[in-house]
Amino acid sequence: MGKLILIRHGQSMWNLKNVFTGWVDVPLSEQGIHEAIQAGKQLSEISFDVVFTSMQIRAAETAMIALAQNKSDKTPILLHSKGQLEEWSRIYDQKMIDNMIPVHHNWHLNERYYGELQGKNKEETAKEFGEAQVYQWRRSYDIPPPKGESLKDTAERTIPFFEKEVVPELEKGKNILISAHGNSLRSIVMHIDHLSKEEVIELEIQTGQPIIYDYENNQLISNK
Ligand SMILES: O=C(O)[C@@H](CO)OP(=O)(O)O
Repeated sequence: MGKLILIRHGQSMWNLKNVFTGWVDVPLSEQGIHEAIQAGKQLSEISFDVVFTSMQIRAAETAMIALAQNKSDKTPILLHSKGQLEEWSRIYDQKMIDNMIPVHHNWHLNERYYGELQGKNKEETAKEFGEAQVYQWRRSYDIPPPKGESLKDTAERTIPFFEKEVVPELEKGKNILISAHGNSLRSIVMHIDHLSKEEVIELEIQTGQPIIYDYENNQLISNK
């Protein structure tokens, strides 16, 4: 039986400043680094076989910091998945292959693209456009923020990626870690837990707190 662990990156510099981030590539804050260390300690007994992160530094940092706490002796190695970069990061040495945890980073797991809200303070935006409007942009399923992605648009890239790249690894009994973002993970949890458009509005994913599933009989079961 394999496990699937989802983790939203630790607090970022812009989470701290309460600014819409989306595809802006900001790093973790000091608190975010501590959250990643704590999460890694919580997960330290799980021997991961494959790790997926978005292309964004806050998710990659979280995965690598958490894995540094892991008790398995394996070394996480970040691999690219496209063109020349893939070629350059490919590993040929069998000893290294046996001892590594491949860490794949892929843009399909990136945070929802927040369009014109990126870089704006969340509280000031609510004052400018009204709380109800901003809440809809942030948490509704199919209302996109101006020139950005709705959760539905985000799901159109995260779910095919999840089904094609992650599920086959679970079927092989592997332990998988996905390090991603508040909204890219909301779309994945919605899919796994069969949440409705209405239920997903309430779904909040906290920074640096692992969500654990067991993969049994071709199903993902929440492990509370
Ligand atoms: O700014 C963002 O990219 C996200 C996650 O921090 O915002 P929200 O709080 O609306 O999910």
